[in-house]
Amino acid sequence: MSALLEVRGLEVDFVQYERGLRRRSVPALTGMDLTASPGEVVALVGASGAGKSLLAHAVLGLLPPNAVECGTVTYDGVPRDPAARRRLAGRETMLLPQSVSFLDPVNPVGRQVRRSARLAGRSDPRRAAEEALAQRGLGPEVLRLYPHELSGGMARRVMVAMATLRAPRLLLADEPTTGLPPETVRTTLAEFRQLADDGCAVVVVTHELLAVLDVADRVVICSAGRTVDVADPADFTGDGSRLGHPFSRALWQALPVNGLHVSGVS
Ligand SMILES: Nc1ncnc2c1ncn2[C@@H]1O[C@H](COP(=O)(O)OP(=O)(O)OP(=O)(O)O)[C@@H](O)[C@H]1O
Ligand code: NI
Repeated sequence: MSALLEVRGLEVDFVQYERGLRRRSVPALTGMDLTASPGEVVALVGASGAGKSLLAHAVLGLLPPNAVECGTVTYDGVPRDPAARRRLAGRETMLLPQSVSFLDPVNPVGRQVRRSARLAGRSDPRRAAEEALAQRGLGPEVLRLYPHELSGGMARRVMVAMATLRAPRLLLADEPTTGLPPETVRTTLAEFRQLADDGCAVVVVTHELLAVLDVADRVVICSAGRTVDVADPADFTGDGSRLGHPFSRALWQALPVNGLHVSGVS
């Protein structure tokens, strides 16, 4: 199947002003490639600060105004500039953000989940909201709480519920399982697998390399602002010698199950 999303050589610089209004450009992404097709779960992994969240925001046209990008982002066969990507965001394409601060602090959870249900076209948003939370082990009392009254894991589950009320064509889930217990990590990832099986293109940014291998079709590895490798999940095995790039091997060997050899992974 042809790719729904194709990112080629994406570079992002941030323009910053120093004292005396001297302008300088700070490179953040220096060459990111990412492809996702309908029916696929693509895992995007790399060390902290590698540029995973920036890539996800860039794809949806959500970078701050001082960001300058070059490279190409093709969606549905058409190259799209950031403004065109922004117009698709929340409609055909969706971001499940990394930070739980994306929840509106002054509105109770219920109002926010019901709003997502309405946008998703659910005929009974109240019921859809209750069901979406119940599916993630959250009772109806959670609907009355404000975001600051939730634990990190509860907030994460509320955000997953909101993002999956409607099946987008492209979902970028940025660290969707942070703070969740292992069983919930597995069920959440299985939910993304199901979305993909139903025809969505899913990109999951994660540090849970081991868990995501069970659901991913491909693993894109990035380091210091660039894509360095694209691996088959089956290649993450044994001593990692089937992995083509030293950074991919280091990432694999750094897992606790592999004895935590942390050299090369910062
Ligand atoms: N608005 C911004 N202005 C300047 N630099 C930024 C901005 N946002 C991100 N960066 C820089 O871009 C780099 C990549 O950040 P990003 O958040 O994409 O990393 P990440 O791979 O998602 O890390 P993590 O796994 O910790 O979430 C970092 O060096 C960060 O400091
Ligand atoms: Ni991030």
